[in-house]
Amino acid sequence: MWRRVASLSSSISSYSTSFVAQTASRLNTWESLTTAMAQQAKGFIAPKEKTPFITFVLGGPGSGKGTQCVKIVETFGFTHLSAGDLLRREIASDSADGAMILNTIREGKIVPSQVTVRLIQKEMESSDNDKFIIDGFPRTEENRVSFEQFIGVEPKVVLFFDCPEEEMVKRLLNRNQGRVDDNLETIKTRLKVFEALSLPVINYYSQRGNLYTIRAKGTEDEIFEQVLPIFTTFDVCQRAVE
Ligand SMILES: Nc1ncnc2c1ncn2[C@@H]1O[C@H](COP(=O)(O)OP(=O)(O)O)[C@@H](O)[C@H]1O
Ligand SMILES: O=c1ccn([C@@H]2O[C@H](COP(=O)(O)OP(=O)(O)O)[C@@H](O)[C@H]2O)c(=O)[nH]1
Ligand SMILES: [Mg+2]
Repeated sequence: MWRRVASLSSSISSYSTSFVAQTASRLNTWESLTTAMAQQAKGFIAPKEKTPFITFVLGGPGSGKGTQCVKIVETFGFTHLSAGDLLRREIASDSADGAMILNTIREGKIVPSQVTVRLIQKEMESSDNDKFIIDGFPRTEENRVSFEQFIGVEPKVVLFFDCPEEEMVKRLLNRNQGRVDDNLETIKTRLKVFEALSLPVINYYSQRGNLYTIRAKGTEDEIFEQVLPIFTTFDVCQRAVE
């Protein structure tokens, strides 16, 4: 099970197997090493079991993120965390943030990072899995930085489903899931928000070298053919089902 110590400063990695080594190498003194070990012994730092393998799935509204996530989960055994679904669950559960989240989604805008990150963190902490596919997040640079601060793990893979706008609009208008944001007016805002706020996140990962761009027009199977080889190169992503 993945756990993090909420009281730790954001500048300290939440993964304590590397905490001692990182602290020692950063400060490079024997004293700092023994202090870190003493803190760990006193229980200030939870033992890190394994750094989770995180995949972010990005792309415009209707680009097919959720559809492909289902296939990735079936094939590689990830736990699927859809940020949009977690937010919709908050609305349905009548939580204190529910009304604010509903209004934000209805307008096609972005829910404050601390709300979304808290929901993702809760799911990760209560899971026994160490492979997570986080769908539709981070949608802004602020989301990205907030995840880094609170979760403290870099994604190994960032998928970008690159889909022409007219195709995305057509799919959303045919989605028929009764969503408050699948109407032409909100879709226009979502597309603008994607371009203004989400593309910078995609550019960031492109520069870091862990972005994989998928041509997201075609049949679901054709698209998954592009996704498959990305994961098979990682040892931890051996196929769950052959
Ligand atoms: N390759 C595809 N071709 C046509 N329609 C698709 C394809 N992939 C998904 N869809 C449909 O498009 C809609 C949006 O897909 P979804 O996976 O929900 O996208 P996103 O999560 O990016 O908004 C859904 O109704 C889905 O069934
Ligand atoms: O990290 C997130 C994910 C989603 N949303 C909100 O939830 C809506 C629906 O997101 P979802 O990922 O379900 O939409 P999709 O892109 O899959 O159509 C978005 O337009 C945003 O208003 C958000 O604010 N932050
Ligand atoms: Mg989706």
